[in-house]
Amino acid sequence: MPQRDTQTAIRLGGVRVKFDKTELHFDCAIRQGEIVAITGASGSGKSTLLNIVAGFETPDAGVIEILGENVASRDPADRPVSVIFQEHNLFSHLDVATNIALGIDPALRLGVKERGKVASALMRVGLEGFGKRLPPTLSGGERQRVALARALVRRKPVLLLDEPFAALDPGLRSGMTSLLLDLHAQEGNTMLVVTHHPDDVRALADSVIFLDEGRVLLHESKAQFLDHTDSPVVARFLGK
Ligand SMILES: Nc1ncnc2c1ncn2[C@@H]1O[C@H](COP(=O)(O)OP(=O)(O)OP(=O)(O)O)[C@@H](O)[C@H]1O
Repeated sequence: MPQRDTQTAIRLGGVRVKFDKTELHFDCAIRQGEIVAITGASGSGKSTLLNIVAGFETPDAGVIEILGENVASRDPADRPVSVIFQEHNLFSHLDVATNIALGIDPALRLGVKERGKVASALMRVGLEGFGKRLPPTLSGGERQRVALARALVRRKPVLLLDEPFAALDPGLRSGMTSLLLDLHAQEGNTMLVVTHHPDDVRALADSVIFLDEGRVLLHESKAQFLDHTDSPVVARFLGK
């Protein structure tokens, strides 16, 4: 029997997605516990890669393994991942506590223990006392913190974030970055962060997957990536 690779959190092997006008190919292996920035120009395939891991996009070919298990036939809800998008993460007619509780049980059968988990998640993201508020009454940064709290109570080993800071102003971006780094230090989970901002790469990432025209052009440490001089497309991205 082949050995199970305990160091690899996510492996995409020969993954191919064909759209009308373009075809994307992904091959990569992401180590457990890393924060990986998925970056590249607009249209390079960042969101598609994330959606394949999350299960929102079904590839035409290839293997998708999460923690050593082939998840290709699993629905998004059954994969060991949580997802945070740029916006629209919350149900606006449900209060903050209920939005978070949906991460524990979609049927909202909540006992004392579950309510305690919601309260503790709110505290961890700095939103103690916000449980009864409705999402439309919150700032963009507060809404993202609620989305993060819901991801926390799900306790999945992989957290996928698609442009999580895009709707936030610079002050809120840096607050959210610190929060993510704190939570990562506590949880040690694997995080994939889609971003087209070099500053997010600098602030957050351990390693970088740089996509170009639907393929993985580079997968290397942050230090190597930021030092890159021999690739015009990377130099352009970094503003060099
Ligand atoms: N559902 C779809 N149908 C057809 N083409 C698609 C679909 N989804 C993505 N594409 C195409 O696949 C390519 C990659 O798109 P994707 O959204 O993954 O890029 P991206 O790097 O996330 O871009 P951006 O930074 O602009 O969000 C683009 O050419 C896009 O037009």
